[in-house]
Amino acid sequence: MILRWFGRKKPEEQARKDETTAPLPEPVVQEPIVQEPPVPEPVAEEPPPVPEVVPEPELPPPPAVETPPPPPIAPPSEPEEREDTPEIVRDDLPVALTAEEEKPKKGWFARLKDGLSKSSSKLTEGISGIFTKRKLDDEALEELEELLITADLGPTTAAKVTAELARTRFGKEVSPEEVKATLAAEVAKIVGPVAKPLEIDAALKPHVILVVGVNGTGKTTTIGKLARQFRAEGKTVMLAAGDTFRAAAVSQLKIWGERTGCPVISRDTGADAAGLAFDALEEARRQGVDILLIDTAGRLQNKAGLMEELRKIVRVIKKVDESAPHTTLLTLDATTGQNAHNQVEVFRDMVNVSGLILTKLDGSARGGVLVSLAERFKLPVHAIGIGEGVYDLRPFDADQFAKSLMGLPSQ
Ligand SMILES: Nc1nc2c(ncn2[C@@H]2O[C@H](COP(=O)(O)OP(=O)(O)OP(=O)(O)O)[C@@H](O)[C@H]2O)c(=O)[nH]1
Repeated sequence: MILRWFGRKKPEEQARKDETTAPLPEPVVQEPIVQEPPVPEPVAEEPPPVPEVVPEPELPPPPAVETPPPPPIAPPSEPEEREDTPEIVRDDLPVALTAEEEKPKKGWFARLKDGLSKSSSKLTEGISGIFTKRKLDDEALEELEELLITADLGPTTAAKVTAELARTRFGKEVSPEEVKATLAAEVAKIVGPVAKPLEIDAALKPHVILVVGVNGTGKTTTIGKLARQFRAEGKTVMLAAGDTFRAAAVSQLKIWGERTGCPVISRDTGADAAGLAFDALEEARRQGVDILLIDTAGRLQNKAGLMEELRKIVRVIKKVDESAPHTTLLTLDATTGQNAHNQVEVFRDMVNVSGLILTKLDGSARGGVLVSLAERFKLPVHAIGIGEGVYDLRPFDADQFAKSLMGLPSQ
């Protein structure tokens, strides 16, 4: 900053000197010809006082620049268009996890199965309706394919799964249990390759995770849940309230920060989100934090504006760390069904989405959408959310999911 300030001042001083020296030769030439002493004299006399006055008005600014305590580790780069005054709210890094929410009594698989019960009952009831005492013929296969499509598994997946069933059982009498087991195995095959846990690079300080997604899809809640998990693993975490558009989003993240014992970097509503992300990353670096989670706005109503904002965030944080963000998570609300496909397309155009988190699989009758997403986009599904609580997020397990979706027991 100081360098920049002085860098700016020097050309001005130089310019002044140039100005003062430039007019000198003219009066010297004019004097003898015109013979009017009063005219050239004031011009020739001006130069001496000017250099004395110049440094004085320019000196006061530097202390103003030096007053905020700039971190010494920071690289020389700076964010663009920093028109707003940064007002960082942060606490000291807490040592221990402060969330003391009661852990759910039921195991994860039981809760996943409960959560997916709306999706699975739609499928299992349909399967029982089609296959009770019936041979696997073309008509049955067609009905099954239709059922799978309406359960959001998508036409490609539905065709693939029914074809597999036909290959092994065509013309035979099949029980609903057999059909469910075959479908679960096929679904697990499709989603297996995308079930990849979120990996944190411990060498990065911090590993930067940018969380994007449409408003209400669960970005902030997911950040809170992830923060708890990381803290429980002994990692230090910082949160950045990048949805500067909505005051409620900022305060919600602050609450998650308190619950999980993570400092939150925020600014006033309407502040520049990219500037905030820049400050947060510099601060996280300075403190040697393991993970920085950046929340963002998700106003799809203004797609062009949102795209510009997200791209700017990415551009600006790259000025601090060329390799950041190291992970870009897209949260998708499972209750929106096929709409999730459009959201993947839109956000992939805006930022380099590296993985998905499916939220609200509890209570959704459209959990099958995860299968069609896996089939179509092949993007890693890092975790799934099955509730609003801090413990309601888990790495995505293909086999557990497939069985729960078909209402089958875990073994
Ligand atoms: N049932 C259920 N609710 C969830 C889940 N994840 C988030 N929610 C709820 O969904 C609502 C929206 O979640 P947020 O985290 O605020 O979503 P957001 O994307 O940050 O939305 P904005 O703050 O509007 O940008 C909240 O009421 C959450 O409690 C989930 O896995 N299951």
